[in-house]
Amino acid sequence: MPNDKIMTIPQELLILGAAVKTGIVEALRTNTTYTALAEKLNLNPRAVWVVVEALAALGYVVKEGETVSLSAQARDMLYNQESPDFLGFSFMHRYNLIRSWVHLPEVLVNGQPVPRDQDPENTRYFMEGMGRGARNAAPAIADFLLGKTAGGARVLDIGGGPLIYGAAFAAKGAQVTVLDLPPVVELMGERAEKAGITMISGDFNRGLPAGPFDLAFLGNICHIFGEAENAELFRKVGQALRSGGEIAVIDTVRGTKSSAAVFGVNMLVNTVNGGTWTFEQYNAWLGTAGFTHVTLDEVADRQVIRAVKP
Ligand SMILES: C[S@@+](CC[C@H](N)C(=O)[O-])C[C@H]1O[C@@H](n2cnc3c(N)ncnc32)[C@H](O)[C@@H]1O
Repeated sequence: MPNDKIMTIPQELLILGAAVKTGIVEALRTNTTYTALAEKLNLNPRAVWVVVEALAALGYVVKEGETVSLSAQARDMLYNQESPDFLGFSFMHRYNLIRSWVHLPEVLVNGQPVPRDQDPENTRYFMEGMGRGARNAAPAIADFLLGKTAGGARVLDIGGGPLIYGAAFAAKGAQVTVLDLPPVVELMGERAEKAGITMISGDFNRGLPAGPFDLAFLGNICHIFGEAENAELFRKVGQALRSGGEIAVIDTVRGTKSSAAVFGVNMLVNTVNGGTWTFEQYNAWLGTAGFTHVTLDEVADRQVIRAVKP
């Protein structure tokens, strides 16, 4: 519906995001000055002054004469994991999304995703962003999929790098194996070990751990690729499950809510052939892979498709 929201610019996110990207936020962890910041980071002095003044007005920076540094609230929000106000850098995933979305006109012409910004920090931002999104829903999803008696269930979490769902399964007594891409495993491996989760580095389009598993969990991965890849992934999942085992997919199902069509645009600008898929498409892939008893439920505001390997 047309409304005034389209007039809103997320100014705070854009200012803070740019300050993170250019190193200003990190440099402000210790006392510094506008001039020293511009010199150290090779930035334009006028631009640094304007942006740091805005950060101060927004409460991220404190000033004492010429000296500037991060405020106590900003330190808690960004760096202090013990603080109830801790957010980490999960907002940087949103910031990166905006940077791709503004290229939608070009994508409409060439049909290609926006080239990725190769900043190595982006893996961390993506994990933190995904983790934040999953935190509230994960325990309810784990309850729903594993019931009250998960003790020892062998769960394969495909693309489970942020470890939030994996940790919720493990908390119910499951033996969890997470498969994700090498940079993600490098970043999250130590945390997985501490949580008693086995983390395997690999590409789910090439192969899955042998199993057999009782449950294969596909959290928000089917929107990354196209129909052929998903059909093939479901076939591989079928091979990795024991007879009677379950596949569970969390994704936004096209045709059931308007947000699925809008999220399709996110996948258009960020992937080669990803998108949001209809329940009929999931049903077809599952059927071809030999699954039966396909269901669609809504749990903790997430759509969950489940099916059984006979
Ligand atoms: C959108 S995130 C979803 C994370 C988590 N499952 C959740 O639901 O919150 C997609 C995850 O899949 C991983 N991934 C993407 N392509 C992959 C591939 N080809 N093989 C293995 N993991 C992949 C990403 O690194 C990321 O951790």
